Amino acid sequence: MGPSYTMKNQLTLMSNIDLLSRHKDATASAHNLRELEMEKEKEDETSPRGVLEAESEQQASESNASGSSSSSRARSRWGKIFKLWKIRPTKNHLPSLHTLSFSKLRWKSKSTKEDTTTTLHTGFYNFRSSLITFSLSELQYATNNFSSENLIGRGGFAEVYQGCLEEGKLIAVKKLTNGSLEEKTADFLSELGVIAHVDHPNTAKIIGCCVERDMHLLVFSLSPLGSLGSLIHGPNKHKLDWSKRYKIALGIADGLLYLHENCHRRIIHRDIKAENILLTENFDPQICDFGLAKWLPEQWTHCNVTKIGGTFGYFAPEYCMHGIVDEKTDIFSFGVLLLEIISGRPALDDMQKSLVLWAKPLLEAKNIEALVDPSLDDDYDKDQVGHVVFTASKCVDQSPILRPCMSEVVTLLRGHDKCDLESRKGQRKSLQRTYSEELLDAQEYNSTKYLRDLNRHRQLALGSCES
Ligand SMILES: Nc1ncnc2c1ncn2[C@@H]1O[C@H](COP(=O)(O)OP(=O)(O)OP(=O)(O)O)[C@@H](O)[C@H]1O
Repeated sequence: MGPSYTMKNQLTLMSNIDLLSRHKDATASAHNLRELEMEKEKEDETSPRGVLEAESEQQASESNASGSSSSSRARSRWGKIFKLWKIRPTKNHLPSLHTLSFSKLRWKSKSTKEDTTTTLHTGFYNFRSSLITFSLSELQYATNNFSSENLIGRGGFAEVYQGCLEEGKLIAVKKLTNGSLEEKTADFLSELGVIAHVDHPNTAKIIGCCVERDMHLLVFSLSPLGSLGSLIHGPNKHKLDWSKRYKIALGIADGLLYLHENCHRRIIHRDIKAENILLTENFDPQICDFGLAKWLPEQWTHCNVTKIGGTFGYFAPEYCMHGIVDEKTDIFSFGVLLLEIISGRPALDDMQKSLVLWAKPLLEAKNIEALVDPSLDDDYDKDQVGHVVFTASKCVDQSPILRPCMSEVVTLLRGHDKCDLESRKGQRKSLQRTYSEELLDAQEYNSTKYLRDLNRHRQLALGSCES
């Protein structure tokens, strides 16, 4: 098993508190939770899945116009994927795909109860035409038939295998393992629908995919060092000196800034954590695992989800409490990740104690020495650590309104704009977009309530593991 393999705290189980309480008799198994989620997905129109069909249509029309033969193989393979997908009995389970498939999308704002129609021009998507569709046999050959020696990672939904293509390129093949065929198809399309449109040095590089028989495979460039989580909490922790940690923090911030503010559309990742940060051989971080990512229409302040997906220890209070999703929920998770980078402690320790709750009093007391990972042996740049500590303390503010946005985070991490942010603090409430009253509640959301909700979610998920 490779260095990145870890199941500890991999509680990326979908818990659906509202639905479960309405289905009290249901066994809270992971499967049931996933089914309930699928049920709700019928109502959820923010899923990015349909973009793939839109793209398929776009590629077809481009193909007609250009008559180019060079990419026709790839296009026909895309066609095959959707043909394959369409003949499966999944229609009933994925109505949102049909809603999303065409050039017009109807976005229903749950916060304002207003309908807004957004036209999606087919040219809008900057889809990567270079995406390769592999045959199953190619990937079986590359991964030694998905042998256990090639297994380098396992999450809640997938196993990841190291492989080598014929031309010598090292790859990581993510094989979706969790759920029924319909669920795997849905997860596959969801992740592919986002990642195929993301292109930044600090996001994982997808090379291609494969759908054959009941296999759903996503193919990425291999990150030779595995995940930040496996490194910082594993035996090779000593490789992460302070300068590398600082570089990693800056890189993740750049990647998240891109997703939130500079990508074609606002992307909320929803599962920012150390295990979802891959490292290149130069310790450049790359955000991966877009399985839970959401696209947020420009005109929305936020969206509400009834299913809480993500990882314990990284949840923002308003997400836990009200299912509110926006950039600030990612920023809270990023703050937890910064605390992890500074302290070397996991987001939830063996006693299930939250890193945020451990760090809060130290942040308030500005006790930097107590926060810093003892394994760094005082060998760190005090100014840089100070910037990261300050940024982390802002990111994990209980109130989303008081958390900085990613462009502010990026400058704060470099030690700029600190005073600016402090002086604007008083004004922020009036300048900030107005949230519904749930967020006002969130401001009163204290550590005790946070802990209680966290425990509630954990119990449900653990219950589901055991059943
Ligand atoms: N390109 C890659 N190179 C090296 N290792 C990888 C790569 N992609 C994924 N991994 C490893 O596999 C693990 C699981 O991958 P991933 O997070 O995509 O799976 P998942 O089932 O979607 O996880 P989660 O439970 O967080 O949703 C990662 O934490 C990482 O250690």
